[in-house]
Amino acid sequence: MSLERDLVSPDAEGDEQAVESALRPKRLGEFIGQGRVREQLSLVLESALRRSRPPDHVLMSGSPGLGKTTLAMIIAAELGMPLRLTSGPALERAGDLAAILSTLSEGEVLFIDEIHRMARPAEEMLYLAMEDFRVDIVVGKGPGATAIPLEIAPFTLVGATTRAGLLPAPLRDRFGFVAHMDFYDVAELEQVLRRSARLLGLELPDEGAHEIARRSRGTPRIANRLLRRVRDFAEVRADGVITRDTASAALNLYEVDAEGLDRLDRAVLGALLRKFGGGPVGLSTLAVAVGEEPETVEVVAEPFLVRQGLIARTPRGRVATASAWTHLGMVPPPDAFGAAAQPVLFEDPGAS
Ligand SMILES: Nc1ncnc2c1ncn2[C@@H]1O[C@H](COP(=O)(O)OP(=O)(O)OP(=O)(O)O)[C@@H](O)[C@H]1O
Repeated sequence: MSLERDLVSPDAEGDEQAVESALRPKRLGEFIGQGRVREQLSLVLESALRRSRPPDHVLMSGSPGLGKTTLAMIIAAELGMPLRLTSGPALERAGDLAAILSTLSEGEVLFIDEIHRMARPAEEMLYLAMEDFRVDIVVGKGPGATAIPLEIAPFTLVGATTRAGLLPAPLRDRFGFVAHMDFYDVAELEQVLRRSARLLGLELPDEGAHEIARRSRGTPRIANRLLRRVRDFAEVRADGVITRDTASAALNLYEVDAEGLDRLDRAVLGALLRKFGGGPVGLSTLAVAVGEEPETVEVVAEPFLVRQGLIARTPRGRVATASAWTHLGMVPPPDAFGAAAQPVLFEDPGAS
């Protein structure tokens, strides 16, 4: 993986996880942005607390790095309950899940990250656990196999997914509350950056915060990461103050462009324009053209490019918009997607 990809990849790896946990907001009141989700969630939690019952199960969907794990931790903290963390890929067999469920204490919050990647038998066990707080332990094999029901303590499941569309309907329907996390706007990311700078003991003037925020792909994890790289640059190449010019020079060095597009984003756009004339082209063909897995293109690059209005998903495949051509310094063809939305000048027949 290239340095540039690491820098703007929405996934956290290695040492970064330690820094991240230091920067995580701990309570709902500290959580920045996602106003609607915060308000809905605070109602769900408050009413559960009043009834002294565990709240409904919560599903959070959204791109990586938008704060799903942080919110799961906040839910447990607001309820004053312990949190157990696991992930879909770790639940390969039903037994893996049964081992966790059977040791939950009453009211505990169970967080399953990447819940769409859970194996089928574990998923089926989860249906019953979510609905009836019970699991069936199957003993024996073939016609003689028997299911022994095992009561489990009432708990709250918090599931997170980057691909809500992949969740089977029976699982999705068992969540009482679904939170859709959206990309953050620049003002919200500035707040995230100011908070992180305070916690890291950095001086961050507003102009520097703005420059980093607008290049952070709408993602707090990336904002925090860019802040640390800009800090390095400011300390080594400047006088330590993160001015707009320092931030901009640092981010140019790391090949994060003015709109926050990184090397993968530009590779996807470049392939779409140069190899496929702007599309439409299927996801897997596009992924092969940039040498990435289709899932990486779909989960990491595409949501942001769609949000920026640079590509569109159509039933026939991915299509570049007129803005994509302009972004890469090329002239959009007259029939480019979205070009019709631009004002078109007609000769006025009644003129003269
Ligand atoms: N609303 C927020 N306010 C302040 N900081 C935030 C917020 N959301 C996320 N962050 C910061 O971004 C980092 C990444 O958040 P988090 O790990 O919760 O994302 P995630 O959506 O769970 O990502 P993944 O799906 O990759 O696990 C956190 O360390 C936290 O510091």
